[in-house]
Amino acid sequence: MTLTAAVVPAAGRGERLGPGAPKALRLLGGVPMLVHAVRALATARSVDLVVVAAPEDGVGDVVALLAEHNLLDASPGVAPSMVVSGGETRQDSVARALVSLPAEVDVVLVHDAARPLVPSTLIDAVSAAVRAGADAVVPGIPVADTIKAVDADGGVVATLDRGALRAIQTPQGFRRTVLTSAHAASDPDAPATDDAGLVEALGVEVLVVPGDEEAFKVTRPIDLVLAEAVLARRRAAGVVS
Ligand SMILES: Nc1ccn([C@@H]2O[C@H](COP(=O)(O)OP(=O)(O)OP(=O)(O)O)[C@@H](O)[C@H]2O)c(=O)n1
Ligand SMILES: C[C@](O)(CO)[C@H](O)COP(=O)(O)O
Repeated sequence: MTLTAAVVPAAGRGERLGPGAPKALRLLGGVPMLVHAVRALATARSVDLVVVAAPEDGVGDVVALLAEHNLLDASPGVAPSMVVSGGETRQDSVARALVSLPAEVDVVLVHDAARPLVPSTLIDAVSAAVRAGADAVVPGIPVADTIKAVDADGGVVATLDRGALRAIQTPQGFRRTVLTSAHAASDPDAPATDDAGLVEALGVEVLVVPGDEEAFKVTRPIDLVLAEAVLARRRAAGVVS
């Protein structure tokens, strides 16, 4: 038997969002962002298990939260969840979740709790691309703005060809052995901002598949305003979230 696990790094503070609870626990439509993200993963057809990396002092609270929302134990159409303690960096949080995975897991998705509105179609598309043979798969969307490289003084060094650029989202999908090797080879003092970056450092090819605008990351206060609007539109359309 082979399984697909979704790892959810959720141990960040959310400094850029401003003061308050850890970002994953802040409310979106009255429900913590983490609950939205875990529900999307746990109800996706391709996911068999969800592992959340919670804030170190909040593991018990996250277990209780997932139980309250019927996301801890397996039920029809809902994969079970586990909670582990996260670390100092996102990379560390993912690494801690990886070591807790059961032996049967051969495909791993890594998905930010901070991307609560990820559509299930995107989750299943990334899983399918790994199952089809890719070692590493990331969703990406075209860049809307003109992108310039600047020097330390703010002077423009170059205007980049945005046609060749993609803004990379999660879930990112990997063959388990590839992701584990990439984390083992990584430098903890120079953490990567995404898991694919670690895989690229190994020289392994990473495939980009079309992302989804609704999989955006809640990073700054304006993102929360947008997330509330998207969620309200979904609820008005009768889409449960
Ligand atoms: N030590 C950390 C840091 C981040 N994350 C998670 O990684 C995801 C993406 O990180 P980001 O959006 O940058 O979250 P924060 O680190 O919380 O944000 P900030 O940099 O604004 O503090 C989030 O789901 C966050 O909870 C984590 O699990 N462990
Ligand atoms: C993993 C990620 O969401 C892909 O875009 C992103 O790199 C996380 O970066 P952050 O600086 O931790 O928000």
